[in-house]
Amino acid sequence: MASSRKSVLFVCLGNICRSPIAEAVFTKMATDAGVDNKWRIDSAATSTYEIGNSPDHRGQACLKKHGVPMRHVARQWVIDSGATSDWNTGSSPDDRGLACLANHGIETKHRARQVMKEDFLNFDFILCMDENNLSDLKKKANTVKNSKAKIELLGSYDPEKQLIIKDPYYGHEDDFENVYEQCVRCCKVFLERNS
Ligand SMILES: N#Cc1ccccc1-c1cc(NCCCN2CCCCC2)c2ccccc2n1
Repeated sequence: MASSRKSVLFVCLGNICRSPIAEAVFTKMATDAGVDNKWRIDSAATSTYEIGNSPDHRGQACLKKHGVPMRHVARQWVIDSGATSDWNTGSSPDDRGLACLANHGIETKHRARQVMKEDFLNFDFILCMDENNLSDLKKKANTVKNSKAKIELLGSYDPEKQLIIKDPYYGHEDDFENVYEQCVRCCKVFLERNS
């Protein structure tokens, strides 16, 4: 079924720090603008470092401080699901199921996943954080025929021209705050240009 929605995949190295923040910030902006139903929004990693893990707690704390919801599950319970086959190991839940749950107001948990070849066919935009992400993505895109995704640095939308969104993994609270502020500036311009 052809989707009239636009689609954006935010990408970083591990999909637990920068790209879940960008995904959450853009989702809130699209929701506040009343256009969230016009977008498919997701995030992924270039590496396998953190597949299946929840977003970094420092990023979760940063978003909570700014009142930005994030797709993660409460820590009190360990609730999980699995498959009898390995067909879709590492993939996200099916888009149609996610849409059904969203229609019923049921939030889904974000868990880190790696960028797949299908992503280059399914997403209009793949926005990443630094030069390593960009070169990794372009290498992978070259192995895919008919890749439609526009692969760009999220920072290329920054009115303050901070092109690179640095990896805060070994950083502290203020590094996550800087990632957040950069994502807000860039996602605002990206949404304006694609609304
Ligand atoms: N690599 C690097 C690196 C370089 C500079 C600054 C940050 C990082 C860095 C390191 C991480 N995990 C530690 C190393 C992981 N192991 C590396 C060798 C293979 C087995 C896995 C991260 C995990 C999640 C998100 C971002 C991360 N970023």
